[in-house]
Amino acid sequence: MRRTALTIAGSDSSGGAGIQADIKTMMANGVYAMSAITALTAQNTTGVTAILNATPEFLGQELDSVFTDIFPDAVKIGMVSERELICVIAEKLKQYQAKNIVVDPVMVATSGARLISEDAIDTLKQELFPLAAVLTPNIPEAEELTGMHIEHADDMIAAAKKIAEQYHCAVLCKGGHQLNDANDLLYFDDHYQWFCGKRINNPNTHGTGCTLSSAIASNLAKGYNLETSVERAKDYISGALAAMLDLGAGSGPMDHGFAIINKYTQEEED
Ligand SMILES: Nc1ncnc2c1ncn2[C@@H]1O[C@H](COP(=O)(O)OP(=O)(O)O)[C@@H](O)[C@H]1O
Ligand SMILES: Cc1ncc(COP(=O)(O)O)c(N)n1
Repeated sequence: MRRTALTIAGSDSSGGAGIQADIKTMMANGVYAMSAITALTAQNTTGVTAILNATPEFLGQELDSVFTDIFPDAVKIGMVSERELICVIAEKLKQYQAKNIVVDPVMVATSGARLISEDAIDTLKQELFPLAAVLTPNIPEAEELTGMHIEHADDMIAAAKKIAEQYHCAVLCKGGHQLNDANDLLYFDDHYQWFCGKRINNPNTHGTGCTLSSAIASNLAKGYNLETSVERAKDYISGALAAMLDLGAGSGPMDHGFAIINKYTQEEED
């Protein structure tokens, strides 16, 4: 039977991050994708110009509609910028006993725009982190969550350990473009494991965080364990970056469809 995944995140009008990146990633990873939209953003590769949040009531209805019909095998949570929205998500995930929850603590877009209000960060920590199977902070997010300064690989281990112990969940601290090449650190069950990627010289990294967390959720939905899901997600994102799509004036999107070349796409490729 086809496995299913739900993304709870913001819409990116330019299609490279947020809900759009999540759905493309889930489809490319072979799972049926569903969405509950927390906010509309007017954005492109150069920045975010406007944000319109869903009301908590509407978000609750989106979640009810999904969970009472097609139960997701995994859930990915991305941009949620207000406390009331975070509370509704936590309430519904508990009510429906959602499983395989991946929380990407989205705070600032690659382009620099702030995507969560300051006062919502505490709610995120209190309400959503304890429900997560895995959290996927990048370095600035891990710094914000721990108050630590992360400069070296050892600091990534210490920060991930601190977050994991505090919220009783696994933590994937992403080295990404900021530090330690493309090497990500997974801290879980009192030990850690490095996932080393080959750094791809591509400036177009809009939506990398969204894409990685959705690929992890897709693989959890398919029944892989956490380590294998991270391994497969790294492999997918490396392929999407290596396809060297180059769109837009700023840091552009990746080629989420690189792996699904088929009879409908082949003819148009040249
Ligand atoms: N240039 C790159 N080459 C290969 N992998 C990369 C590159 N940049 C980011 N990644 C990988 O993409 C994933 C997302 O990381 P990151 O870009 O740090 O997320 P975010 O968008 O949250 O900042 C991680 O697995 C990271 O290692
Ligand atoms: C709606 C939305 N959600 C998340 C991001 C973060 O994107 P990135 O992965 O590039 O940091 C974004 N730019 N827009």
